[in-house]
Amino acid sequence: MSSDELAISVRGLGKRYEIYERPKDRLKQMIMPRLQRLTKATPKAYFREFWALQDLSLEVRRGEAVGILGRNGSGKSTFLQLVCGTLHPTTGEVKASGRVAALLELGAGFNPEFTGRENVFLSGLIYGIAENELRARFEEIVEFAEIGEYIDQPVKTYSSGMYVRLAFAVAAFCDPEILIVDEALAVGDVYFQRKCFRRIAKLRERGCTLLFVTHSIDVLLRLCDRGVVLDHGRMIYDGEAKPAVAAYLQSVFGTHTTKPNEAEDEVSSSTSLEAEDVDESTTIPRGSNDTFAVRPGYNRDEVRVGDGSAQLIDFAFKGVDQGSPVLHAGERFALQARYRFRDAAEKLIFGVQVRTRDGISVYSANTFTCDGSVHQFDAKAVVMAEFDMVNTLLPGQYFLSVGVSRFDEAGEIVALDRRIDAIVFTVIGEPRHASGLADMRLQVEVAAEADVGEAR
Ligand SMILES: Nc1ncnc2c1ncn2[C@@H]1O[C@H](COP(=O)(O)OP(=O)(O)OP(=O)(O)O)[C@@H](O)[C@H]1O
Repeated sequence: MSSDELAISVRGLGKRYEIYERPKDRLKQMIMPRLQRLTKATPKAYFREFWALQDLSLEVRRGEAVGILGRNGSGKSTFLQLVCGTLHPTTGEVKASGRVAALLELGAGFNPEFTGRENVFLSGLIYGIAENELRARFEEIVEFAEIGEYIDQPVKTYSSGMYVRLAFAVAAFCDPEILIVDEALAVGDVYFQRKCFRRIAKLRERGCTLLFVTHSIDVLLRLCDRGVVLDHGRMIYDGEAKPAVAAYLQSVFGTHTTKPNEAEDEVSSSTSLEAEDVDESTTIPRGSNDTFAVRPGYNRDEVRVGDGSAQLIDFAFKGVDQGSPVLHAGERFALQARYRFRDAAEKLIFGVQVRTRDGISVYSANTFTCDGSVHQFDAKAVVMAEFDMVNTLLPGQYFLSVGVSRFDEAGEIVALDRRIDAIVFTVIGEPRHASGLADMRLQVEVAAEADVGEAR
């Protein structure tokens, strides 16, 4: 590739931090090397090295849209900051050719004491826009950001949404040749996000190069033709967007798979809430061990509540044999969950809930809301529930909560074991014909009414 075609070129890039366990170690590190030199003692380091990013090389062509994926702490922001020049590399080099506009994490960029107006001009000048050009674009920027009269207030008084709207508007209306966006857009509301995506699409039509960090697979597939996956500061994938998503999901969930026979164990008793035609090859292996936290799709950040008299010990999506749970929009699927009862219990209800990444409940139901039934099991029973559902979700990432509760004497619901947001799954589906959460299967008929014009 000729250098003219290249927007960004990165060679052997690395960023190392020195981590001090205690503040006094930092002080020792400043003083001791001198002392050690004087006394000819063997030098000693009082920190441990941490590589936030290591040995990264890649080239980005002009007009290309590259999405950066990776779990938390994998080095995504460090990489973007190195490309923008707000961080200095420990090793390697970055060459970016063209006007770079960057929308990094919230808080970076604007001076909080200055008004919105002052910050727009300041940022515009930093981006290299001529003063008269900036004045001409000012109204457009403010209108896009929907800031109104707040434009003359200090930005420290802005909500995070207002801040991001203005920062994006400045970056996008300064005709960047390279636009770098770090997760920031996730702060804005959905309406504004869509406006931003339309603006980004326009910039791309003009040949703007895009470097984009996101946790949203959906957004990545929509905006980017290429995906780079980072894991523990190293690049583990660079290529087409779809396989990049698979590599990312593998890096997030794939390390937790166990062989089915690892969970094999003598079963005290097993009662299936839905006993009919269970396909052994695609169901969770029999057993009474707690293997929940080693299943693909398990979310370590789950919240768990309950009185401990029963435990949710395993789960699987029936028939879904990928490393990480990927479900197809519009299709039926079944979640199997296994419970182990410490104590005998009655008036039991088994439930599931689906929530978005923002915590919005999309669906919540249980055996009682389904058909009014309650269950009863003996102490030491091992029970399997199969939740069969139609996936009417639109593509995206969702959290599943699963649990078992009971009605007490007063008719109140008491949680035995409720694992909130314990499972992460991805919904895929094409073509993308709608946006939002649920597929409401829109059908539209539009027809002209001949006499409307005459009646006016
Ligand atoms: N100034 C610093 N000193 C020490 N460690 C740092 C510093 N800045 C970042 N790190 C560490 O470097 C690693 C990579 O951080 P980075 O912010 O690039 O990750 P990320 O992939 O953007 O994460 P997230 O998705 O959570 O934003 C993390 O482990 C972070 O704690």
